[in-house]
Amino acid sequence: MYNSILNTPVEFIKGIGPNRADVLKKDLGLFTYQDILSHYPFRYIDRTKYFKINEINFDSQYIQIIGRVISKKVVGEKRTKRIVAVFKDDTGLMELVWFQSLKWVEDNITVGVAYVAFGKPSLFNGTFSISHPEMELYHNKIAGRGNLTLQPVYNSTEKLKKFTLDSKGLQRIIAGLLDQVIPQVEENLPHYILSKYQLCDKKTALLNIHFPKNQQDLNAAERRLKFEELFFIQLQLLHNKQLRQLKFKGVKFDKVGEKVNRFYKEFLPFELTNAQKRVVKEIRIDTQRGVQMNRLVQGDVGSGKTAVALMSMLLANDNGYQACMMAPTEILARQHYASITELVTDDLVKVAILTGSTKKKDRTILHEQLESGEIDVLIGTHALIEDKVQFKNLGLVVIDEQHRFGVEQRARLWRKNTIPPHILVMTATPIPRTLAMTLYGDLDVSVIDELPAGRKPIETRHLFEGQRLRMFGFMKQEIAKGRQVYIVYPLIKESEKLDLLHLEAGVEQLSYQFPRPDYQISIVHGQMPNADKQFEMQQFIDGKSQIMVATTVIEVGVNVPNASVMVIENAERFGLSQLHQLRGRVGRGSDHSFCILMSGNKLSKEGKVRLETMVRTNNGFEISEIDLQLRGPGDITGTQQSGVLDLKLADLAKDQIILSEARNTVIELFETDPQLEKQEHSSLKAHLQKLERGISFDKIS
Ligand SMILES: Nc1ncnc2c1ncn2[C@@H]1O[C@H](COP(=O)(O)OP(=O)(O)OP(=O)(O)O)[C@@H](O)[C@H]1O
Repeated sequence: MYNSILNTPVEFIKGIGPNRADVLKKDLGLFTYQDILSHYPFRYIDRTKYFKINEINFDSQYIQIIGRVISKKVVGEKRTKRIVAVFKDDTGLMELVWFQSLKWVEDNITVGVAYVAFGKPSLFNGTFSISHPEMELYHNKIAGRGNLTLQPVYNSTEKLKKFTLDSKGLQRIIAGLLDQVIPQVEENLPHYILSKYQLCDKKTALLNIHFPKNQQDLNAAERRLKFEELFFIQLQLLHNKQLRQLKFKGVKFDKVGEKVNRFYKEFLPFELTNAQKRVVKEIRIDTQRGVQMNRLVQGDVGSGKTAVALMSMLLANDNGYQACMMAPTEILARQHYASITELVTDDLVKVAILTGSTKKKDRTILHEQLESGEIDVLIGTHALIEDKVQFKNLGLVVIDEQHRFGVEQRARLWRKNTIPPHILVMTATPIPRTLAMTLYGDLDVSVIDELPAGRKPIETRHLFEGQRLRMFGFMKQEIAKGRQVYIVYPLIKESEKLDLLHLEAGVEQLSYQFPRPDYQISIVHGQMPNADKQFEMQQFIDGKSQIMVATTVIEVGVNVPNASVMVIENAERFGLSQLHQLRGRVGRGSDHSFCILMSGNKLSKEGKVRLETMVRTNNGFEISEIDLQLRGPGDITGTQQSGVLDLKLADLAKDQIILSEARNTVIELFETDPQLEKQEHSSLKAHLQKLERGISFDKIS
């Protein structure tokens, strides 16, 4: 991306010495000039604002005060030896204290002279004081010689180590480095892009992100560098997509045959929604082109993704190919298997399931049937990607919640056929648009933005502990109508024991409120043996129990259309998308359904927003955006492991517009100059070539 000077190792910085170079490398992860220059400040102190001494309080951060030193004396001995100066303005007195550099203070700080003192005040013996303030002659400041306006503050190393680098130390290093290298920094974005989006040039941006003269310059620098950051991510993603399309032919699904047609006419128990039809059509077009499909299907809970996946798999079968569907957990795989085998029969398509708990004997038979092509559709977990699992001719892979699968695992799937199979990725709940563009930017996206007709919106209420009896009363009413109820408890690893206690206490209270034989309660939690779990779930699915008490989303990942009430205990402890996913377990039939969020009285501000959002809307797309605003991308399930999100400056919650601009720019770029042959794109081309040399294709695919 840059010229070689920026790749110079940090030990070559003037005056840095081996110890400080070590701190930079080991503690801050900064190895080259480039790393240091993109170690951006995390905030700025406004050095244009002045405080009065009587305005100082316990919350005061770094501030500056104009005053006069009215006395100065050395106090204490040995290690406590220090110079204390009394500093005065027209509102009061405070102290300035130095434990080090005493000689410098003796020589340079003069009683009777006016200074600007800068630092963080603390209260000591009833007086506010600043230790080691930065001092500047008031006269100089006014004359404009000390022209700091917004002072950068950097993440720095801990104070305890022998060799440390504080923010000021870094500030000095960066200032020196900028002086040295700025003339040699090359622009890395084409000029027409800079002028189209009115972005400042690279040199100005680097200078102003570290040492802005005013807020306006800082904003411009930030905008330019955020754009650049997002632009290069998009460049790489869309380049990968382009490469893949050039490099890999896709198997061709030319025809819609008997299986799809029969399924549509004889088996499908409902009319597809327009959104489902549109997505099936998009998949059909994609798989006809002879290019490998890589498509993400985003749909809200209950929007009918299974039917879309199944039709795509039948399309593969119609063209002589097998298909497989991979789920992140055994329970989800079983659920998919159950819902698919409910929709089709063996004479239309042979469906099998393979998970970690498939017995060895069954496994051997399965392997043979897969290799002979007897099995059309295989559903399973990670067990599917084992090398022993060989297909006769795999044409389509559907990945449910792909972000839980590593890139390497995806690549292993690819190798199961000479021509890589088409890939359809499905998310369990929608993910925010900016996140989708960044995480899945190399995929095409389909959206199922419509729920099947006749669905009544789920009514959501938030109740406090004191309203529990009301909740029980409501449950009784619904059960009397023949409906079933879920009650979900949080189960968070750190407090697993306590959570289980809560669950047990809850069950005890429930058994008292809902006694046998009138009521049956099923209980499912993660620490039960698998067979017990299956049994309890089956009881609920068969309608033999009216209440299902469970711990996590996955454990209730069942489709029981007769369940119409979802009670979520300690709802404030769940994330928004998890709450939404849980709520999606009801409202799957035509009954009016309810979600009751139970919480304690004390709610954090964020917890309150989450619950209010749930009450206000059923729209998963809207909820995912709010989730992103609240938690940031790093905390959204599954994104943690993605290096793509190590953004230095851009914020996917706030910088939607810049991201769209960057993405559109790259799309246009590849449309007008697919091979990046134009002179103005030569540095971009070089950048991509450098990346390609460093990363094998399997890793980025
Ligand atoms: N077009 C449709 N008309 C009526 N019912 C439908 C339609 N499509 C799907 N369904 C039904 O809606 C329910 C939800 O479908 P499905 O399980 O595929 O949802 P999903 O998108 O996978 O959601 P989730 O992630 O919540 O499981 C199922 O009972 C399914 O039979």
